[in-house]
Amino acid sequence: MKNITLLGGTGSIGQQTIDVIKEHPNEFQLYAYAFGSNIEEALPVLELFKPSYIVVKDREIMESLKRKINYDAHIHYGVDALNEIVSLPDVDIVVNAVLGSVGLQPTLEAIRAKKQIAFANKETLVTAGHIVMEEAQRYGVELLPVDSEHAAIHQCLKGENNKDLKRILLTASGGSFRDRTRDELVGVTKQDALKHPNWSMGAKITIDSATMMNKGLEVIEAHWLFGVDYDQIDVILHNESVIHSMVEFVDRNVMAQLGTPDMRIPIQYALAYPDRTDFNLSDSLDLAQIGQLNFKEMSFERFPCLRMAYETGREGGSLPTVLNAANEEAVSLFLNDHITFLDIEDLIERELENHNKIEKPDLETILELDQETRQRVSHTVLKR
Ligand SMILES: NC(=O)C1=CN([C@@H]2O[C@H](COP(=O)(O)OP(=O)(O)OC[C@H]3O[C@@H](n4cnc5c(N)ncnc54)[C@H](OP(=O)(O)O)[C@@H]3O)[C@@H](O)[C@H]2O)C=CC1
Ligand SMILES: CC(=O)[C@@H](O)[C@H](O)COP(=O)(O)O
Ligand SMILES: [Mn+2]
Repeated sequence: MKNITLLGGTGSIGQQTIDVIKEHPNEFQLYAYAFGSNIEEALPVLELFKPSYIVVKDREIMESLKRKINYDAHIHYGVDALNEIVSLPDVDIVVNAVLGSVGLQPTLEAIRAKKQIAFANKETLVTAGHIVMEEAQRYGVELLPVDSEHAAIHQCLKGENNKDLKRILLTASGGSFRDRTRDELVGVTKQDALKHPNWSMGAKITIDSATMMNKGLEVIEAHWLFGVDYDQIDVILHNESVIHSMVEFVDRNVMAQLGTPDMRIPIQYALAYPDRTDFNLSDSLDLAQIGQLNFKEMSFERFPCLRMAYETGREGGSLPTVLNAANEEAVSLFLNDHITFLDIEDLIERELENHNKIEKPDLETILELDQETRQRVSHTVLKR
């Protein structure tokens, strides 16, 4: 029986993690549970599993939850409390499914406590990859990818020698607007942007997928997780999201990992690792029914967010922190109807252009820069 701390329990990945835990009551137990503010979503889970520790975003939510909960639990709020529940002695696995760079400090704490980490929270690696990977190496902890592409690569690389890897091929669905030209993006609505062709996900990542920033973040995530140069990471458009990613070796053998687009599969892979366990939540992949798989070359002109991510990843230093923070803020402004879809990329580009790179930012610098960038982006928009 493995005790799990779940960060981001009320979100898309969080809820699907709960599905996997429910399906394997003799293997996994929910020990600690963190979420932001969605008490309605959290309550049935809390009543069912009665986790001993609960963490929420702020004091107000904590007080409100305390009035509604019907069993004894330690209930706290804020980042310090997240740091505590990832490092409790009885915890075996930490699932980091929180949204955004708020996941950075708990990731570092989970590493220092040498926990098994099922890692979905890509913004953390984008904003501070050098710090996270340095700590992971120091403590001998592997981040087990939940992101479908990285879970695919992780499986393709199993038992292989890293020196034999030629390149990684990340697949991209193209997102909600994949059949539109750039001119046709003028005036697109939030409702349309939120219609991902293949995956049901949280709002922020669905918008990232439509701008192609999601793939940009994933390029940087792959760079850090697998220790590969940016020149060794390619992105290819693949309509069906059935091939989750591929790797090519120096001898031109290519390995691909396939599966139905169901995030519970990579979540369970990371929870059960290094074992595998039965999965009965969805049907087997039926290639005959799918019929054909389609591929197309990626275009940096059509998707400038991907170009910006490669550029900032290559330049490194503090630029990825700015890229991530500007993107998080811009997407939030778009989701709250303050800006248009195309404003997202303009705001990010502007922040990157105006930033004076800091070579190897420490944690404190990153946390400050993250806040400053968010404030500048929202100020730029809200004052106009
Ligand atoms: N959804 C997917 O299929 C995939 C997601 N990912 C990555 O996984 C991560 C989560 O994505 P997703 O599940 O879609 O996101 P959601 O928006 O659906 O969920 C985010 C979760 O984080 C919680 N949260 C937000 N802020 C805080 C905070 N300050 N303190 C504690 N909890 C907080 C939210 O709580 P609440 O809602 O209660 O406020 C919610 O539980 C992202 O990094 C994303 O890129 C990667 C691959 C696929
Ligand atoms: C499910 C998952 O891992 C997402 O990151 C997904 O990859 C989004 O799809 P695209 O970014 O390819 O549109
Ligand atoms: Mn992904």
